Amino acid sequence: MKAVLIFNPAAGGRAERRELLERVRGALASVGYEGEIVATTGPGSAGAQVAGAVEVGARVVFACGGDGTVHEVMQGMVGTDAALGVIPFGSANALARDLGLPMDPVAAARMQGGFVPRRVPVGRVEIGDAVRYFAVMAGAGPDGALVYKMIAGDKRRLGRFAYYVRAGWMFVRRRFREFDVEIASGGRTETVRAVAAMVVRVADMGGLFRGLGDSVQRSLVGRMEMRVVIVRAPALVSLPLWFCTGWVGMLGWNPLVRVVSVDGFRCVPVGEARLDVQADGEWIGQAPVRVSLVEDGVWLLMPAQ
Ligand SMILES: Nc1ncnc2c1ncn2[C@@H]1O[C@H](COP(=O)(O)OP(=O)(O)OP(=O)(O)O)[C@@H](O)[C@H]1O
Repeated sequence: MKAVLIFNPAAGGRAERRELLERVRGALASVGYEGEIVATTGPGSAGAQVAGAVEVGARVVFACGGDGTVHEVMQGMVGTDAALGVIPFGSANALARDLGLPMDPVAAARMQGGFVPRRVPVGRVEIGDAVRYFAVMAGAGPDGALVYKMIAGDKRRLGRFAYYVRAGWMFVRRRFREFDVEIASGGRTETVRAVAAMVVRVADMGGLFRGLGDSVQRSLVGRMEMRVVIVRAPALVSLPLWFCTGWVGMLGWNPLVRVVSVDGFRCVPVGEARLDVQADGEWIGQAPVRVSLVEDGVWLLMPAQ
């Protein structure tokens, strides 16, 4: 089957990555995918490159990177009948973990032989007229600000550790502003004031951030279900408490955190305050933002069971 392996040439370890990509291509060929390796040409280029490859006959697109690469690839795949495969080359790889893939890219490529395409819902974020889709997470507040402040060079050198350092630094330096979250659920609407609102679709974000999802800690990838974690003020108490109670699986016990099943929600800044938005760890703009779920999102290569 005709496939494309897309990767970010600006991501770390360039020479080794090329060599590893060739081995991944070999492993994919051994399980039936004849792949061409394609480098992204710049930030945000993957969506259009992928859409072009699908138009000329690629049936499967393997995103060879982390969640940010999956995110960019997915932008060109929603609504097409080509399938998205994930080969973990990033530092977090939350979606790859959720799919039960090993973190060794060659082993992950071999495992694709036992995977089948399933049409799964994806998240949708709208800022003004701009629409972005997400697979793993989206949020407004400190997560958006963290991603906005991340410096590419730090990320390349320090990987995940850079996020922890930035998050700690941001926490001591920043005054977190409150904003309104307008929740729509089962035909009812409600507005709550919050310092963070975040949707997580995987069971485990991995590393120190593993508790940021909801208390159920199960994967929603493949399910037409969306849960938003809403964190109330005061941020200096509620944000560390969110982190800690999430870590020990007791988010439900945290009085400053609410986890709500929603059809969709909107985050609206109060007054002139800046409110950053992220999707899959990519900064995508400033609120007001609307988040919802698209039922027929993408065909995703998933375990057959
Ligand atoms: N050719 C390119 N040149 C420069 N930047 C690029 C290129 N292709 C993609 N990018 C940008 O790189 C970022 C993704 O970086 P990277 O590949 O390190 O993330 P990732 O896939 O999420 O992996 P990790 O889990 O390590 O963060 C995106 O913001 C994207 O726009």
